[in-house]
Amino acid sequence: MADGSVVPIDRKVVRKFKTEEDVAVALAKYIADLSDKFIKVKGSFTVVLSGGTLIDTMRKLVEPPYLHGVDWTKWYIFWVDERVVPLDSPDSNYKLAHDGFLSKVSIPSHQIYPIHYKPGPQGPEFAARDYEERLRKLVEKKILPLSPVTGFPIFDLMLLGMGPCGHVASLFPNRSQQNDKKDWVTFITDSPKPPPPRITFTFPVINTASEIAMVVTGLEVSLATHVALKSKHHDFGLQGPLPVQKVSAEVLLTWFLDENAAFQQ
Ligand SMILES: O=C1O[C@H](COP(=O)(O)O)[C@@H](O)[C@H](O)[C@H]1O
Repeated sequence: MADGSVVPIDRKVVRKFKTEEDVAVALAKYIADLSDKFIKVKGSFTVVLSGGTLIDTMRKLVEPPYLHGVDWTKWYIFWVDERVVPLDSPDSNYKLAHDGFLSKVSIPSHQIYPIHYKPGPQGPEFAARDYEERLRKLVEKKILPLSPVTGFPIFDLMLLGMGPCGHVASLFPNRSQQNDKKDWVTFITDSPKPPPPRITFTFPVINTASEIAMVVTGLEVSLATHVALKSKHHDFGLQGPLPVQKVSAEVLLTWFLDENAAFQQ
């Protein structure tokens, strides 16, 4: 199946498309529809971005009809992870999103919440604590609600990518951050993917999101995709269980795959 048809499996749907371009078209409509829905229901739309290939796959959202059809003034933007680099570094997830998305739409700047890192003795732990405190203040201001079920903040939509090792955000196989059940935001100093120091949301926060899109394209992620979607018990040589296998959403997790990523399905 390569037409984006939906295969529902218990709060998870897998949408397969022929090409990456088809994924980009469907992703833009999915995001715009959720924006309309959440703004109608609660007056705002809180969106968490990743780095990597996601921002390019979001490219259709900054084209007609969405460019002028989406109510950008009601959007609030957050990051699921950030590399510990200056915000203007080519490695920065903020810069990636700024250049490819945020600079093209009219989201008020005070509604954009990058993860701040200032070089110096305080290090990534300080940046993680700082982001968590800023999120807690947004809970106090009622911009973010707290889940009565999990006690973690609820974001409307989280847009995730996945690396070939099955990592999501900066939660990697064989790293303890993927088991953190207490913090909202944590840090890693030995990420296997460079740069090594990073800040990241923890799984309890990711999994409290209402909607999650797992946007996965390209042949190099096909094995991890196969492990995540077909097998609970086998890791086929990857170091399992993979972080991506721990992702779930409160309402719905939607996988967007192109034919290459879905190759081993
Ligand atoms: O390092 C990262 O990798 C993941 C996956 O990136 P992709 O290029 O394979 O799509 C990304 O989601 C994360 O935000 C980023 O920091």
